[in-house]
Amino acid sequence: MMSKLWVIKIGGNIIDHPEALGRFLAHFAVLRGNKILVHGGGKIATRMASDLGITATMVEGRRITDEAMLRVVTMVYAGLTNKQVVAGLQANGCNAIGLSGADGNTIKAIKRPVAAIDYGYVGDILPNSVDADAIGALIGAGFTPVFSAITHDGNGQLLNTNADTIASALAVALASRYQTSLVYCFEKRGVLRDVNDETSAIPEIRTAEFEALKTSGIVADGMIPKLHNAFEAIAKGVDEVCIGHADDLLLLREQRFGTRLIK
Ligand SMILES: Nc1ncnc2c1ncn2[C@@H]1O[C@H](COP(=O)(O)OP(=O)(O)O)[C@@H](O)[C@H]1O
Ligand SMILES: CC(=O)N[C@@H](CCC(=O)OP(=O)(O)O)C(=O)O
Repeated sequence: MMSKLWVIKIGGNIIDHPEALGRFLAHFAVLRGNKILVHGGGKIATRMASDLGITATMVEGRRITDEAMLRVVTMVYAGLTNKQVVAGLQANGCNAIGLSGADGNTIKAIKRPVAAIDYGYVGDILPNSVDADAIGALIGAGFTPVFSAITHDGNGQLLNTNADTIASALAVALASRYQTSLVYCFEKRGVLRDVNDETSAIPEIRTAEFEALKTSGIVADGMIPKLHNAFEAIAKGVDEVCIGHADDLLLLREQRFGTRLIK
């Protein structure tokens, strides 16, 4: 039997709140099974950029990343945020190791081609460019990889890559060797039928129901690309994707965590 792997992504609204983050890391540390944590930190990056006089621009949830912004996101995601998360996990007895996609050549991407919009140094992960052997070796040695939202192109160029997409690509690449669950943790109780009603989480969504949820407007904003990434992972072999509140992480053990997406 394959052993269990949790690929868990923590959202920007949790990363941004030290108390919420502390609670989450304590829960993450006690979750049994092999684990990978993925984080962004978009809100902190936007604030740091503003402090430096750099204006952030987002298009369809993706950050326009010019040279100056690339320096900021690299410092924030792969630097400050990644090391704070790793230290927080160490404090909870979890032997975390912080990585960008450049470290160990674990995730390669290509700079998004300039089309109607020039996203700048934003990277799209190529199929088969996640090194499952290298990541599996770290897990096998007892480390818990913690990935930031930074990748590279193999030619020395760092790239900014959406953290939800990184989590999805990692889960897909590792699904052939572990029984893999992809988990998106954020500040809401799941995919909500009414975004203002925390008791309205939809327990289960099938791939075929996604379009109708978009059309009806139940799923909007950042939830659209998140669900797109989620269903893509399922189409490519990941068993299940769960979406829910960071505080509820340990409910995964009883299958009572937020919303479950299945084929
Ligand atoms: N039906 C829905 N249920 C929950 N959240 C929704 C829904 N529709 C839209 N959203 C919005 O999507 C956001 C999550 O997307 P995003 O901010 O990209 O996630 P993350 O915090 O993981 O980076 C929520 O903060 C919420 O405002
Ligand atoms: C290309 C792109 O948009 N990258 C994201 C990476 C960070 C991220 O995904 O952070 P959250 O999970 O906190 O949103 C960004 O810079 O905002």
